[in-house]
Amino acid sequence: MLLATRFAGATRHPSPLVELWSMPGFLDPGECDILMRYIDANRRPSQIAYGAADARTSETCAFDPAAPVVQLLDLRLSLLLGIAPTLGEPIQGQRYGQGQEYRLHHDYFEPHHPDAGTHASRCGNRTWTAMIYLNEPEEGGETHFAYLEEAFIPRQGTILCWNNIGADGRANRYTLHAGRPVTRGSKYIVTKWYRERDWAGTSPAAGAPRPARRHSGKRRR
Ligand SMILES: O=C(O)CCC(=O)C(=O)O
Ligand SMILES: [Fe+2]
Repeated sequence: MLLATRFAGATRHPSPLVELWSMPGFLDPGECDILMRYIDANRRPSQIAYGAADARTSETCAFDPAAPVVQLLDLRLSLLLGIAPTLGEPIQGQRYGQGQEYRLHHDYFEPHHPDAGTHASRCGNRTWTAMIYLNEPEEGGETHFAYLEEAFIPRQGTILCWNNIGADGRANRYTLHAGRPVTRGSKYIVTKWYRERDWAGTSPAAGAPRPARRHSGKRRR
């Protein structure tokens, strides 16, 4: 049943290089406002898993996984993507102020990077990314996929989902993308990354360390 409704209402990008789906109106403006207020109350400078420290200059907010609005969002994302919530890293919010950006990067951990073991050994690599635009900057802030020659303009409530793993089961380098600099205004997004195995730990990109847990079918918070 989940599979029958997977990506219902979403549009697949025509490029065969990356499995990428988009859907306007995934969140309504009221829901976006609640999440933006939450981000504003909790944001701090972003960290990234590895790479140049200035690759991402936005601010990050780790959402409380126990908050009802966050749990509901988690379930809605799982239903859209057809992925069990247990595979997801905690939802994050980001705010880019004027001039801030996230330079070209992959969301997966590079297989040959010396840190790949640390980030991927327990929960596996990142598989899907789900990203929702909560507002519309006055200028800039597009999500640019270099190999797809596609730059998505932030539209409030629109979700983008892409598979970081290719049809061959390996990290797909064609997912290379950037959050272009916001040149006027600010940009708020929500990001969710899924793993190959149940999420059970910490991610530097996710901020707050989380205790390991055994798979029990129940979320321990
Ligand atoms: O801000 C964007 O448009 C892209 C964000 C992104 O790539 C990420 O959070 O991994
Ligand atoms: Fe990314």
